[in-house]
Amino acid sequence: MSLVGEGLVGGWRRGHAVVDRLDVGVEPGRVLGVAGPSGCGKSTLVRMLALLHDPWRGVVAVDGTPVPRMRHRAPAALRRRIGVVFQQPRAAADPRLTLEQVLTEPLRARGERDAGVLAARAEELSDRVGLTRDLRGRRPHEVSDGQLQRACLARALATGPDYLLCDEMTAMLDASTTAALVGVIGEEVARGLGVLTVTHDEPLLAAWADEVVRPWSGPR
Ligand SMILES: Nc1ncnc2c1ncn2[C@@H]1O[C@H](COP(=O)(O)OP(=O)(O)OP(=O)(O)O)[C@@H](O)[C@H]1O
Repeated sequence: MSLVGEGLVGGWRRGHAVVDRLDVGVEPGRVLGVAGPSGCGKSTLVRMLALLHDPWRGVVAVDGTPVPRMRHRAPAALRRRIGVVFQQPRAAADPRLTLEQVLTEPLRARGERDAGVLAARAEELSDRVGLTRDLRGRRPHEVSDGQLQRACLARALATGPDYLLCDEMTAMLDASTTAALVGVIGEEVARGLGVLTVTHDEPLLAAWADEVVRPWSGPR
Protein backbone atom coordinates (compact mmCIF):
# COMPACT_ATOMS: atom_id res chain seq x y z
CA MET A 1 0.00 0.00 0.00
CA SER A 2 1.50 3.33 -1.05
CA LEU A 3 1.40 6.14 -3.56
CA VAL A 4 4.56 5.66 -5.56
CA GLY A 5 6.37 7.56 -8.28
CA GLU A 6 9.06 5.55 -9.99
CA GLY A 7 11.65 6.93 -12.36
CA LEU A 8 9.60 10.09 -12.87
CA VAL A 9 10.84 12.42 -15.58
CA GLY A 10 8.96 15.47 -16.78
CA GLY A 11 8.50 19.19 -16.95
CA TRP A 12 6.85 21.90 -18.95
CA ARG A 13 9.22 22.54 -21.84
CA ARG A 14 10.36 19.86 -24.23
CA GLY A 15 13.90 18.78 -23.45
CA HIS A 16 13.99 20.55 -20.09
CA ALA A 17 13.04 18.10 -17.37
CA VAL A 18 12.57 19.65 -13.93
CA VAL A 19 11.73 16.27 -12.43
CA ASP A 20 14.51 13.99 -13.53
CA ARG A 21 14.49 10.31 -12.59
CA LEU A 22 12.85 10.72 -9.21
CA ASP A 23 11.56 7.91 -7.03
CA VAL A 24 9.21 8.77 -4.22
CA GLY A 25 6.88 6.77 -2.00
CA VAL A 26 4.08 8.03 0.25
CA GLU A 27 3.06 5.46 2.82
CA PRO A 28 -0.11 5.18 4.90
CA GLY A 29 0.21 6.68 8.35
CA ARG A 30 3.43 8.53 7.56
CA VAL A 31 4.48 12.06 6.62
CA LEU A 32 7.11 12.39 3.90
CA GLY A 33 8.75 15.80 3.60
CA VAL A 34 10.14 17.01 0.27
CA ALA A 35 12.58 19.91 0.30
CA GLY A 36 14.53 21.72 -2.37
CA PRO A 37 15.42 25.17 -3.63
CA SER A 38 12.86 27.47 -5.18
CA GLY A 39 11.95 26.58 -8.74
CA CYS A 40 13.59 23.13 -8.69
CA GLY A 41 10.39 21.23 -9.51
CA LYS A 42 8.68 20.34 -6.22
CA SER A 43 5.26 21.53 -7.34
CA THR A 44 5.70 19.72 -10.63
CA LEU A 45 6.41 16.52 -8.69
CA VAL A 46 3.30 17.10 -6.57
CA ARG A 47 1.20 17.61 -9.71
CA MET A 48 2.50 14.34 -11.15
CA LEU A 49 1.66 12.44 -7.96
CA ALA A 50 -1.74 14.16 -7.82
CA LEU A 51 -2.41 12.80 -11.32
CA LEU A 52 -2.74 16.34 -12.68
CA HIS A 53 0.36 16.32 -14.87
CA ASP A 54 1.55 13.42 -17.00
CA PRO A 55 5.20 12.45 -16.53
CA TRP A 56 7.16 12.02 -19.76
CA ARG A 57 8.66 8.83 -18.40
CA GLY A 58 8.23 6.72 -15.32
CA VAL A 59 5.06 5.66 -13.58
CA VAL A 60 2.79 6.72 -10.76
CA ALA A 61 1.09 3.81 -8.99
CA VAL A 62 -1.68 3.97 -6.40
CA ASP A 63 -1.54 0.96 -4.08
CA GLY A 64 0.08 -1.09 -6.80
CA THR A 65 -2.20 0.08 -9.63
CA PRO A 66 -0.19 1.94 -12.26
CA VAL A 67 -2.02 5.03 -13.46
CA PRO A 68 -2.58 4.91 -17.20
CA ARG A 69 -1.36 7.83 -19.31
CA MET A 70 -4.09 10.40 -18.97
CA ARG A 71 -4.62 12.32 -22.19
CA HIS A 72 -7.12 14.60 -20.46
CA ARG A 73 -7.79 13.27 -16.96
CA ALA A 74 -6.74 10.35 -14.83
CA PRO A 75 -9.53 7.94 -13.83
CA ALA A 76 -11.76 9.64 -11.25
CA ALA A 77 -11.65 6.64 -8.93
CA LEU A 78 -7.88 7.02 -8.61
CA ARG A 79 -7.91 10.83 -8.43
CA ARG A 80 -10.39 10.73 -5.56
CA ARG A 81 -7.94 8.79 -3.44
CA ILE A 82 -5.43 11.64 -3.52
CA GLY A 83 -6.20 15.00 -1.93
CA VAL A 84 -4.15 18.11 -2.66
CA VAL A 85 -3.76 21.39 -0.79
CA PHE A 86 -1.98 24.17 -2.69
CA GLN A 87 0.05 27.12 -1.50
CA GLN A 88 -2.35 29.88 -2.45
CA PRO A 89 -5.90 29.19 -1.35
CA ARG A 90 -7.19 32.17 -3.32
CA ALA A 91 -5.94 30.70 -6.56
CA ALA A 92 -7.42 27.33 -5.64
CA ALA A 93 -10.95 28.33 -4.63
CA ASP A 94 -13.74 29.58 -6.89
CA PRO A 95 -14.47 33.16 -5.71
CA ARG A 96 -18.17 32.77 -6.52
CA LEU A 97 -18.72 29.95 -4.04
CA THR A 98 -19.30 30.09 -0.30
CA LEU A 99 -16.76 28.20 1.79
CA GLU A 100 -19.41 25.55 2.38
CA GLN A 101 -19.77 25.10 -1.37
CA VAL A 102 -16.00 25.08 -1.77
CA LEU A 103 -15.51 22.28 0.70
CA THR A 104 -18.36 20.16 -0.63
CA GLU A 105 -17.28 20.58 -4.28
CA PRO A 106 -15.70 17.09 -4.52
CA LEU A 107 -18.87 15.50 -3.13
CA ARG A 108 -21.05 17.27 -5.70
CA ALA A 109 -18.55 16.35 -8.42
CA ARG A 110 -18.96 12.73 -7.33
CA GLY A 111 -22.70 13.04 -7.87
CA GLU A 112 -23.97 13.76 -4.36
CA ARG A 113 -27.13 15.88 -4.71
CA ASP A 114 -28.90 15.33 -1.39
CA ALA A 115 -28.87 18.72 0.35
CA GLY A 116 -29.18 17.10 3.77
CA VAL A 117 -26.20 14.82 3.17
CA LEU A 118 -24.11 17.73 1.83
CA ALA A 119 -25.01 19.97 4.78
CA ALA A 120 -24.20 17.26 7.33
CA ARG A 121 -20.90 16.50 5.66
CA ALA A 122 -20.06 20.23 5.44
CA GLU A 123 -20.70 20.62 9.14
CA GLU A 124 -18.59 17.61 10.04
CA LEU A 125 -15.68 18.72 7.83
CA SER A 126 -15.92 22.31 9.07
CA ASP A 127 -15.80 21.19 12.69
CA ARG A 128 -12.73 19.12 11.89
CA VAL A 129 -10.81 22.07 10.41
CA GLY A 130 -12.21 24.71 12.75
CA LEU A 131 -14.56 26.71 10.51
CA THR A 132 -17.57 28.26 12.21
CA ARG A 133 -21.06 28.29 10.68
CA ASP A 134 -20.69 32.03 10.05
CA LEU A 135 -17.45 31.55 8.10
CA ARG A 136 -18.96 28.69 6.08
CA GLY A 137 -21.53 31.06 4.62
CA ARG A 138 -18.96 33.59 3.40
CA ARG A 139 -17.19 33.82 0.06
CA PRO A 140 -13.38 33.72 -0.31
CA HIS A 141 -12.98 37.53 -0.42
CA GLU A 142 -14.76 37.77 2.93
CA VAL A 143 -12.32 35.55 4.85
CA SER A 144 -8.61 35.49 5.67
CA ASP A 145 -6.04 33.33 3.87
CA GLY A 146 -5.91 31.04 6.89
CA GLN A 147 -9.69 30.61 7.00
CA LEU A 148 -9.77 29.91 3.27
CA GLN A 149 -6.93 27.42 3.57
CA ARG A 150 -8.92 25.62 6.28
CA ALA A 151 -11.75 25.26 3.74
CA CYS A 152 -9.28 24.02 1.11
CA LEU A 153 -7.97 21.40 3.54
CA ALA A 154 -11.54 20.34 4.32
CA ARG A 155 -12.19 20.06 0.57
CA ALA A 156 -9.09 17.89 0.16
CA LEU A 157 -10.33 15.59 2.93
CA ALA A 158 -13.98 15.58 1.76
CA THR A 159 -13.88 12.32 -0.16
CA GLY A 160 -11.82 10.55 2.49
CA PRO A 161 -8.62 10.26 0.45
CA ASP A 162 -5.92 7.73 1.30
CA TYR A 163 -3.17 10.20 0.45
CA LEU A 164 -2.79 13.94 0.93
CA LEU A 165 -0.28 16.11 -0.90
CA CYS A 166 0.47 19.48 0.70
CA ASP A 167 2.30 21.89 -1.61
CA GLU A 168 3.61 24.73 0.56
CA MET A 169 0.26 24.56 2.31
CA THR A 170 1.36 26.73 5.23
CA ALA A 171 3.39 29.35 3.32
CA MET A 172 0.67 32.01 3.63
CA LEU A 173 -0.30 31.18 7.21
CA ASP A 174 0.63 32.39 10.68
CA ALA A 175 2.09 30.04 13.26
CA SER A 176 -1.15 29.26 15.05
CA THR A 177 -3.07 28.44 11.85
CA THR A 178 -0.15 26.33 10.68
CA ALA A 179 -0.19 24.42 13.97
CA ALA A 180 -3.96 23.97 13.73
CA LEU A 181 -3.87 22.56 10.19
CA VAL A 182 -0.90 20.33 10.92
CA GLY A 183 -2.83 19.09 13.96
CA VAL A 184 -5.91 18.28 11.84
CA ILE A 185 -3.75 16.38 9.36
CA GLY A 186 -1.97 14.63 12.23
CA GLU A 187 -5.29 13.14 13.36
CA GLU A 188 -5.85 11.80 9.86
CA VAL A 189 -2.31 10.41 9.72
CA ALA A 190 -3.02 8.55 12.96
CA ARG A 191 -6.00 6.97 11.14
CA GLY A 192 -3.78 5.92 8.25
CA LEU A 193 -3.62 8.88 5.85
CA GLY A 194 -0.33 9.02 3.92
CA VAL A 195 1.02 12.57 3.55
CA LEU A 196 3.59 14.22 1.34
CA THR A 197 4.45 17.77 2.30
CA VAL A 198 6.52 20.26 0.34
CA THR A 199 7.76 23.19 2.36
CA HIS A 200 10.63 25.63 2.76
CA ASP A 201 9.91 25.72 6.49
CA GLU A 202 12.74 23.60 7.88
CA PRO A 203 11.59 23.72 11.53
CA LEU A 204 8.15 22.54 10.41
CA LEU A 205 9.69 19.72 8.38
CA ALA A 206 11.82 18.66 11.34
CA ALA A 207 8.82 18.64 13.65
CA TRP A 208 6.28 17.13 11.31
CA ALA A 209 7.86 14.78 8.78
CA ASP A 210 8.81 11.21 9.59
CA GLU A 211 11.34 11.41 6.78
CA VAL A 212 12.67 14.23 4.60
CA VAL A 213 13.99 13.74 1.08
CA ARG A 214 15.95 16.32 -0.90
CA PRO A 215 15.93 14.89 -4.42
CA TRP A 216 17.39 18.00 -6.05
CA SER A 217 20.46 18.30 -3.86
CA GLY A 218 23.75 16.67 -4.70
CA PRO A 219 25.02 15.30 -8.00
CA ARG A 220 22.60 13.39 -10.19
N1 LIG B 1 2.49 25.70 -15.62
C1 LIG B 1 3.76 25.87 -15.94
N2 LIG B 1 4.11 26.19 -17.21
C2 LIG B 1 5.40 26.35 -17.57
N3 LIG B 1 6.43 26.23 -16.73
C3 LIG B 1 6.17 25.91 -15.45
C4 LIG B 1 4.83 25.73 -14.99
N4 LIG B 1 4.87 25.41 -13.68
C5 LIG B 1 6.18 25.43 -13.34
N5 LIG B 1 6.95 25.72 -14.40
C6 LIG B 1 8.43 25.80 -14.39
O1 LIG B 1 8.95 24.56 -13.93
C7 LIG B 1 10.04 24.79 -13.04
C8 LIG B 1 9.74 24.12 -11.70
O2 LIG B 1 8.64 24.78 -11.12
P1 LIG B 1 7.95 24.26 -9.79
O3 LIG B 1 6.80 25.17 -9.51
O4 LIG B 1 7.67 22.80 -9.89
O5 LIG B 1 9.13 24.49 -8.70
P2 LIG B 1 9.07 24.52 -7.11
O6 LIG B 1 10.24 23.75 -6.64
O7 LIG B 1 7.74 24.07 -6.62
O8 LIG B 1 9.26 26.08 -6.81
P3 LIG B 1 8.89 26.96 -5.51
O9 LIG B 1 9.64 26.36 -4.36
O10 LIG B 1 9.37 28.31 -5.88
O11 LIG B 1 7.39 26.87 -5.35
C9 LIG B 1 10.23 26.29 -12.94
O12 LIG B 1 11.29 26.65 -13.81
C10 LIG B 1 8.92 26.85 -13.43
O13 LIG B 1 9.11 28.10 -14.06
